[in-house]
Amino acid sequence: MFLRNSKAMRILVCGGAGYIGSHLVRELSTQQGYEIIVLDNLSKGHIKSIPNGIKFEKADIRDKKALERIFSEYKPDAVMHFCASISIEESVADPLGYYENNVVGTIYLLQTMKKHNVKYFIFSSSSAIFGNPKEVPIADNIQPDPINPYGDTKYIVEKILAWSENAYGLKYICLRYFNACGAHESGDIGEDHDPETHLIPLIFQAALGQRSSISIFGNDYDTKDGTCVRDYIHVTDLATAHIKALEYLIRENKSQSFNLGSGGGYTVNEVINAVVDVTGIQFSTIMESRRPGDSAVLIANSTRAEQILGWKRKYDTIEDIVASAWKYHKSHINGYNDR
Ligand SMILES: O=c1ccn([C@@H]2O[C@H](COP(=O)(O)OP(=O)(O)O[C@H]3O[C@H](CO)[C@H](O)[C@H](O)[C@H]3O)[C@@H](O)[C@H]2O)c(=O)[nH]1
Repeated sequence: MFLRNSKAMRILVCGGAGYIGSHLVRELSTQQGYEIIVLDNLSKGHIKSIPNGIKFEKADIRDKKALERIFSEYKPDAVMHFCASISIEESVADPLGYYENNVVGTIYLLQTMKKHNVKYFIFSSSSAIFGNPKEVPIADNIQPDPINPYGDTKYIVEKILAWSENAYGLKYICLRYFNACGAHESGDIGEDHDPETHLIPLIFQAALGQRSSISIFGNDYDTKDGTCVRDYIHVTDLATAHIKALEYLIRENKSQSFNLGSGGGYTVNEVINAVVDVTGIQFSTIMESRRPGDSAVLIANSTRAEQILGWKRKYDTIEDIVASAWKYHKSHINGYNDR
């Protein structure tokens, strides 16, 4: 709990109506000492994911005038920045759009923070900055080497943050998410992208008969069954990491970057099997060629986040994660259109 001059800390959550942002908003709204303002352009986010009583501003971070107005009105103490275009495949097809939204938009946000003397920034970075790492699990200090424009946009912002600390005294934490998944324990907020490109929601669509099958993108990788390995980390665990990161930043005033995962990996086939086990539903799979821009294996070493932030995961197995996601999907067959 943080009180400044007996007032709650004001946190501007950019992208707070998106998948990960909305889970952060839900967790933060249960804590005392914070006032939350959500900024989202609703291009991908869902207004229905925002709890009642939370201030909401529909705005785009590329709109400098809107940023100026919002910072003047709310005078935030810290910014959490979840806004981004997030599809690796789309980023390969449209790099300019990705650099504009993810890099230029973030520069405008940082410029507005600087003008209004807002010092604390928590950034949604990604395992995609590591490309094809030489060794896994990936420690925080491994040199980034992205292999697609999406990952590159995240790495560029990490470098901009380091130079901004040097020049302006910005204090930041980069949280490199591995594969976010799962849903809030209540089952009333969850993962709903349009179009959906993420593995677990797509498998549920196959299980629910909304698509005829699930495609497996490549079985010729150097992994135990030839399909890609990812580190699946529950979205609520990611949310709590943000709160720990903010507490740390204010307490220690020290910029840091952390990899956030579970320390273990699952192949695409293993995730599909977990969905079959949890739902009890059989469905078809189709073997396809590799998807452009995919890394073979991405697994985090999150030890520093645990030790330095005091971060603890609640969800450890793919079955528990899939079960929490299933609770949302089976009650929201059409995602947020169902409520
Ligand atoms: O229909 C599908 C969809 C995905 N996959 C495979 O499943 C794995 C996971 O794919 P996702 O699209 O769910 O996730 P990514 O690992 O590609 O991307 C995730 O992690 C990235 C970092 O690596 C970014 O942060 C991104 O936003 C986030 O979704 C990949 O091996 C992918 O090839 C399939 O086989 N079939």
